[in-house]
Amino acid sequence: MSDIIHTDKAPSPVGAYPHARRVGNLLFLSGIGPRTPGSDAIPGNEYDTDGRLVGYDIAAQTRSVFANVRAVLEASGARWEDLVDVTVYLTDMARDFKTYNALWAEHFPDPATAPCRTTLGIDALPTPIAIELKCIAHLP
Ligand SMILES: N/C(=C\C=C\C(=O)O)C(=O)O
Repeated sequence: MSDIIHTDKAPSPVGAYPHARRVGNLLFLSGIGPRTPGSDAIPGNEYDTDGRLVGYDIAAQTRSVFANVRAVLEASGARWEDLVDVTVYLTDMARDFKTYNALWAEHFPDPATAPCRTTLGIDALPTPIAIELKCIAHLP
């Protein structure tokens, strides 16, 4: 048995999958990016008049994706503190790791209680975003 979670407080999934799925005390979140709920806007991104990406702000995107993860956790009855494992995908490790890593430390100030983390550099993500998070939480 599992519970399926969808919420309008987080950006809509881009395919046929839920925001999260609870199995017992474990909560599995689908990969989620920094799109703004209710719109296609991606914080920090700038496009030219032809719709081409001309710039972005990784700090804004990182803050946004953390907010989206928090929204899915809350919709699932979980808290930020319940995160136990996070996989982070970056499309430009060399450019973005330092900024994202500093913001991670702000959101998880104590390594003793922070979730496990794995950061991977990849070529592309399904939407024009620079960061995506895949999370697992353990509910008390
Ligand atoms: N999780 C997936 C995409 C998420 C994109 C986004 O939130 O911007 C997927 O395609 O599996």
